[in-house]
Amino acid sequence: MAFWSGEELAQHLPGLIDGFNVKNLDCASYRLSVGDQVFATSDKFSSSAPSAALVSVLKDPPDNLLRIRPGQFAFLMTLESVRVPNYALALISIRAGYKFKGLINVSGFHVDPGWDGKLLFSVYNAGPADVIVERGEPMFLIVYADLDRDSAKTYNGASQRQVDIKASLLANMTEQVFSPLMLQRHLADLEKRTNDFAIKLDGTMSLIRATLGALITVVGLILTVLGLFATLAPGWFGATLAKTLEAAGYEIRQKAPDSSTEDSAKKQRTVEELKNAGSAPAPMDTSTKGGEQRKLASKPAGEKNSAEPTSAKGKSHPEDSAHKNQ
Ligand SMILES: Nc1ccn([C@H]2C[C@H](O)[C@@H](COP(=O)(O)OP(=O)(O)OP(=O)(O)O)O2)c(=O)n1
Repeated sequence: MAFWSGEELAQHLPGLIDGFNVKNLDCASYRLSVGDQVFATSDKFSSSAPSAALVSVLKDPPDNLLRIRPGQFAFLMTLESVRVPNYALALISIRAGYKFKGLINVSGFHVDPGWDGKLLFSVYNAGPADVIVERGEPMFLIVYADLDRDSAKTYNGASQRQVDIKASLLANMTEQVFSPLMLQRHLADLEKRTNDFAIKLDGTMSLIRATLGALITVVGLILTVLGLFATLAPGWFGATLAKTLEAAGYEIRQKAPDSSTEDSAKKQRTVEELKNAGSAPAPMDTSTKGGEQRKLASKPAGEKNSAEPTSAKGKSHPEDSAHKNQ
C-alpha cells in the first residue's frame, strides 16, 4: 500500500473529485471545501415549530457564514462529491489551521473503497472562541492510498451518493447544549449578580443602621428633655401632657378621692377646729372662790353651760346660798 503523491493525485483526482481544482492540491493531499449544507447546535433553545429549518443552507455573501460557538457541535458537508476506486482507500482530516482554533474532527477518518458522494464532517469546538466557517472555504484534507489488491467488497451503505444532511442525523441535536463555556458564563453571571446583590444589601444595611442610630438618639434626646421638664416644672409638664392627650382625642378625668382619705381629712379638720376653739380666751368664772379661773368648753349657741353661774352680776342663787351656809 502506498500513499498517492501530488503527481498521482493530479493525475487521478480530476476523474474522482467533482469540480477538481489544481489550486487545491497540497503536497500529497487535496483540500476539500465547505459546501452549502451545514448545521450547528446552540446554547439557546431552538424553535420546535415543524416548519423551522434545522439545516442552514449557506449562500452567497453575506449568508455564507456559519458560527460554531465554543462547546458546540456542527455538521459540515463538503462542496465536492468524492469517489474512491475499489483499488484504493481515502483518509480525511481537517486542516491544521482550524485544529489550532480548537476545532476537533469527531467523525471517522476513512472513506471506503467504492464510496461515491459528498463527505460529512462532524466537528466540535473545544476552543475558547467562536469558529466561523465560510462556504467554499478549503477546510478539509483528503489523501488516497493504494490497496494491495482490488477490494472485493465496496461501500454500498445508506450514505452512498449523499448530497445533503439527513434529518435523521439531527435527532436530539436541536436541543439546548450546555457547553462548558456556556456554564462558565452562567456561573460568572451568577457570581456577578450575587456580588451586586451583596453590595446593595451592604448599602441597605448601613442605611438601616444609620437610620436606627439616629432614631434612637432622637428618641433618647426627647425622653431626656421630657424628664427634665417633668422634674423641673411638673405642673406645666402635667398640663401640657393633658392638653396633648386631649388634642390626640383622649379624655382626661380626675381621679375620685379615696373615701378613707376623705374621712381622715374630715377627722383632721375637726381636731383642728377643736384645737382652735380651745386656744380662744375662756370667760372668767367669777363665782369660784379666790377668783380661780376656769376654762369653759365651747357649746353650741343657745345651750347653757351647767358650770355657768345663773347671774353674772353677783346675784346669788338659792342653791348657792345653801352651799355657803353649810
Ligand atoms: N466524516 C466522514 C466519514 C465517513 N464518511 C463516509 C465515508 C465512509 O465510507 C462512509 C461509511 O463510513 P463508516 O463505515 O465509517 O461508517 P458507518 O459504517 O457507520 O456507515 P454506514 O452505515 O453508511 O456504512 O461514510 C463520511 O461521509 N464522512
